[in-house]
Amino acid sequence: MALPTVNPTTTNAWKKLQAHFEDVKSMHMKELFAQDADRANKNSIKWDDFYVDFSKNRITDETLGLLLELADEVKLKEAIASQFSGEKINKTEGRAVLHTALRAPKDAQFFVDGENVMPEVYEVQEKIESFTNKVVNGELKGFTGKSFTHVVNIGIGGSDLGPAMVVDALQYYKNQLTTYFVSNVDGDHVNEVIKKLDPETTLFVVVSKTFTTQETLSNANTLKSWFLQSATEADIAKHFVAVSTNLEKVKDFGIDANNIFPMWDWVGGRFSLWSAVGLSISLAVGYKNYSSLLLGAYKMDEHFKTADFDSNIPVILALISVWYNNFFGAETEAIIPYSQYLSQFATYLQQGIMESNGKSVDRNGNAIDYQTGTIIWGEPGTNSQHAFFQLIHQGTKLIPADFIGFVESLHGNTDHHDKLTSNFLAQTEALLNGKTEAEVVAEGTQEAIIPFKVFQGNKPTNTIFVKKLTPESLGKLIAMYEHKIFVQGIVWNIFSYDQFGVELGKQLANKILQEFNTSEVKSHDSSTQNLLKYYKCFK
Ligand SMILES: O=P(O)(O)OC[C@H]1O[C@H](O)[C@H](O)[C@@H](O)[C@@H]1O
Repeated sequence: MALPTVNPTTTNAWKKLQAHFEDVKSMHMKELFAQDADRANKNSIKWDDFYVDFSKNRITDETLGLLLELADEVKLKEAIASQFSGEKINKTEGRAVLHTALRAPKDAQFFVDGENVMPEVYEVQEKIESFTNKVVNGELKGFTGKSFTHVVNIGIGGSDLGPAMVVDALQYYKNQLTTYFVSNVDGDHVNEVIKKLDPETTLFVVVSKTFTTQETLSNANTLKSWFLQSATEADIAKHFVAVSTNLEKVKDFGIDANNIFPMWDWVGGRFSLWSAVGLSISLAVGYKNYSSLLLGAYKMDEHFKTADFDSNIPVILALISVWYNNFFGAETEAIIPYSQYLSQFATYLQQGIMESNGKSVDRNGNAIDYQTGTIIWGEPGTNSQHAFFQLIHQGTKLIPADFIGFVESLHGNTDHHDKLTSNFLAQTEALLNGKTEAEVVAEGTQEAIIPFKVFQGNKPTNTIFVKKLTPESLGKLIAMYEHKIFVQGIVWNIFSYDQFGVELGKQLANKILQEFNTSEVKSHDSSTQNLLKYYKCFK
């Protein structure tokens, strides 16, 4: 069964939500809390080591009921079944979407074109495991017989952001290997990394699903040339491995066939850290931790597949986000992890969410006249409190925010962790309640200053409180957002798994690159034409 193609704005639930919005739009959450002593209990989900409190949102029981009706009317249940069945729901690219197969147990079955992909998935996982073990325990050596000390992941987009974020997030679990990520075609990136490398002890992991990406091939070639200043062509086999679906292109690049970790077209780039794209993660934290990450994601998959929608974390978070995006007109969502380890989390989610749901044509091929993908941004607390929180508290824009925190710290210093957690809790409370004029007056504030010190409050937040940052809980957290993306794509009636919007700039860049080296400058708008000429003047 193909994905349903229901225009959400034509559903009964949508119309009811519009009318309901008019009734509740000016309501203050403070009143909702005052009216219902059980609000926080009712509007939270405790699952495994996750406690998700969504009570600090501008929703009533009726809002939630209508959002759940919307999920039914757009046939979310059927859509979930289609995705997990291996059907080619990425219709515009003719592909199945099965990143969930990559974290499923060995005896699970996922079919693509009638064939169970699990044996292949596990074959690659076993290859990752044995390769990781040999690198980490020093058995595998470089061209001068030394063990590896450094790993460089060369990739961009989905072949960089996921592994880079996870390696950073799981630093606490890292082994002796030092890991670097080179992504930008800006030569400064690769040059700065080269300064820190020793060719004798560095392993290069070239990651590119297509193996045609300009940035990755340029960086890989630069690193290969640098390596060959000290080594021979034959040594490349000892130092370069690749992750790709394009085996021919990898071989053309000069990487030994045994050093290729395959992936499949049914894994989208931004959902690929669970495939061999995660090789750098496995190398950095060891295979055991890497498989715990996968296990966490699998547990979230099971929750998503089986929990009723009213207690289904990704579904609830997705529907609340639709409420703000499509009814309140909120344009952005902030992701605020109270963990320095998650400092790249929002950056990672920017690709996942914005590349997936930044679409304006529906699944019938028609232009859309309602809002789709939200703008994602964020930085860890408490730093962000001292940077952009002013605007969230007192600005004119409505910015729903996810607050992500951990009950236990990894460092064990209670003084620091209590301070961090008190801020984590205080901020959502402040955003909820604000501060009234009466309260400002009661503080003895000088009269002329009073209006400036008032906080309206009524700013929505979700609190995602997780027991501890572990590979497994991180896997759950990432998978939670992956499923949220999917649910929202279904509601908005868009295809979440293609990304044609990134192609135009690439095509034009290739054209301009040719023009730098010829006297012929093809027709551009006058602005681009002038800028191009300006650059050429100094070349
Ligand atoms: O893995 P690659 O084929 O090199 O692709 C890397 C990235 O580039 C593309 O432009 C897409 O926008 C991303 O979705 C993808 O992750």
